[in-house]
Amino acid sequence: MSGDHSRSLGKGSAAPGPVPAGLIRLYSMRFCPFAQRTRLVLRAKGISHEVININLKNKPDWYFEKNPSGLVPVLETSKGQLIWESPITCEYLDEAFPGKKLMPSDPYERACQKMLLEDFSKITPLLFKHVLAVKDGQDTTALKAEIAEKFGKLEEVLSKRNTVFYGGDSVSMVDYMIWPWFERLEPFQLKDSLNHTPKLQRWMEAMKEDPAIKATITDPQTYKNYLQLYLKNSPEACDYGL
Ligand SMILES: N[C@@H](CCC(=O)N[C@@H](CSCC(=O)c1ccc([N+](=O)[O-])cc1)C(=O)NCC(=O)O)C(=O)O
Repeated sequence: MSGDHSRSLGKGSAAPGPVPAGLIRLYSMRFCPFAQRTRLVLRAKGISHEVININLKNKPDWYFEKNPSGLVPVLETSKGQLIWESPITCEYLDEAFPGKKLMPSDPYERACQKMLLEDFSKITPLLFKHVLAVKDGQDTTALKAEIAEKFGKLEEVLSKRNTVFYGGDSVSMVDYMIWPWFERLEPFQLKDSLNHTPKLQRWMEAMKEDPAIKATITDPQTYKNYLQLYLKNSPEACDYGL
């Protein structure tokens, strides 16, 4: 019950016991872009962990004791400490575990990563809005233009830095924080929003070579099928394909 691809726990399931010493536990959902951030950092840093997937359309009552908002991702330590909100889980992992630091050590560079993430957090609701608009058969022309304009700003960041990645010439935290939505552009029917952003396209190609990305990537058709079920509130959505 504790792999990235394990069946989700739903209402009526027994609450898992304490986290074994030497491991950290992630409460996740296989297709969640926010939880993917945490999974990317766990992989990139080679942290020993277990994953418990939660059925977000039929949540177990005990899950609200892990996170009162009922959202994934949540980290649980062997001391029973609970950490939620995806950027906070990722920063916690980067600080608490040895190995490659994903956040830069320079305070200004750290601030830049956080500012970019703050800007990006205004884009994700637009992407979800687009999914819902397509589902409802609405005209998405204006929304698509708004999204393309925001991607244009992200393109400018890469142009100004003149680097392949957002923090320099190797992958760092902010790349992992924004990646899950780019991975989903095809199933979100937004692939053409990158038509005028060659540097973002190059960034995507470079990201696909990263081992943590390779380990967590979902093919577009699987994601599309999941999304159809999720948008119908199907309790089968989170276990699609298992
Ligand atoms: N700030 C938080 C946000 C976390 C969050 O919202 N998680 C979703 C899971 S992701 C839901 C999902 O995969 C999805 C996919 C597509 C669309 N859409 O296209 O419209 C919408 C959602 C959730 O648990 N949700 C559980 C709940 O809402 O009860 C953080 O940074 O940790």
